[in-house]
Amino acid sequence: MKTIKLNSGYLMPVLGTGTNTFGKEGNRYDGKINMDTTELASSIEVGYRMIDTAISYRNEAVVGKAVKESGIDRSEFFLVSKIPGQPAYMKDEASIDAAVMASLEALQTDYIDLYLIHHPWDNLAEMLAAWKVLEKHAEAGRINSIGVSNFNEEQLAYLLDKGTIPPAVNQVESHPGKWNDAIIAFGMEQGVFATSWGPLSRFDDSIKAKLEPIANKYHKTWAQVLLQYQIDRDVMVIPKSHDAKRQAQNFDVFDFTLTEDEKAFIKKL
Ligand SMILES: NC(=O)C1=CN([C@@H]2O[C@H](COP(=O)(O)OP(=O)(O)OC[C@H]3O[C@@H](n4cnc5c(N)ncnc54)[C@H](OP(=O)(O)O)[C@@H]3O)[C@@H](O)[C@H]2O)C=CC1
Ligand SMILES: O=C(O)C(=O)[C@@H](O)[C@H](O)C(=O)CO
Repeated sequence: MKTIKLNSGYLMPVLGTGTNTFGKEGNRYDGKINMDTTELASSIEVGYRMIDTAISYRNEAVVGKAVKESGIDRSEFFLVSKIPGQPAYMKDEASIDAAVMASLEALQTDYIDLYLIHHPWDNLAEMLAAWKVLEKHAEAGRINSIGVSNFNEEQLAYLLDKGTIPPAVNQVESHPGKWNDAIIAFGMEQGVFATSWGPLSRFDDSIKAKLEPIANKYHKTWAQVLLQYQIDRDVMVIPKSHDAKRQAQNFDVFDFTLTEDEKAFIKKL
């Protein structure tokens, strides 16, 4: 698996699995948690080791259970979770401490590989205060790398300027309907790598047909072409599928490379 060296010094796999609907009734984001680890077990079986969860997905415990049930050593996994950028979680140091400890417990681990602030909020000074609490947990070894999600340039620049530990990752929406290239490039210039969320959805279906000629050339699918495109430009990806075959397909993206013309075509989609 290709890895990216984060500014924290840790290596992060470029490809992981999303989980926002896993372990829930009806495979729904708002479904009741059922602790079903089927989708995670098949992902781990395929080879995924980076797993993206969040407090707001309510399924950190499902991830922790699946990792434990796999019998694979914890050190082989790269677990990503997120604290909501909301006052209930971020109102003071004690709330943030409690959230970190609850994530550790749910994930059945004594460290989290990457912990993100899920969404920015308007008051940058308050956000910095929250960031400093995450820095404390990183310094204490409970979190290897700390990062952000859905941050714009101003918000990212503020933390880079005022924080002691720079954000290691900015997880942002990125797919042919919305590449978010400017914030991705800005982060990379500052040593902050991006993860693409929603890499296979949230864009117009007509784009898939436009990718077919490239996909056919490599005996791949439109989804595999999009994942390879992001990985090639060092953008990490966390596709999510409930289907074991599609999980395997999304993992099988390292045996072809796109030409410069093909990459230019995809960029313009
Ligand atoms: N930081 C943030 O604010 C956000 C983070 N995220 C994270 O990013 C992850 C990925 O985003 P997500 O919204 O789940 O969407 P994805 O872009 O991963 O797409 C998921 C959808 O695509 C389908 N799909 C998956 N693989 C294939 C394939 N090979 N061919 C055809 N269809 C496929 C899935 O259906 P099926 O299951 O039937 O295969 C599902 O409907 C989330 O799970 C979550 O972890 C998501 C949103 C916001
Ligand atoms: O915010 C996230 O991380 C999510 O996964 C959600 O945005 C989810 O994708 C959603 O659409 C909830 O309605």
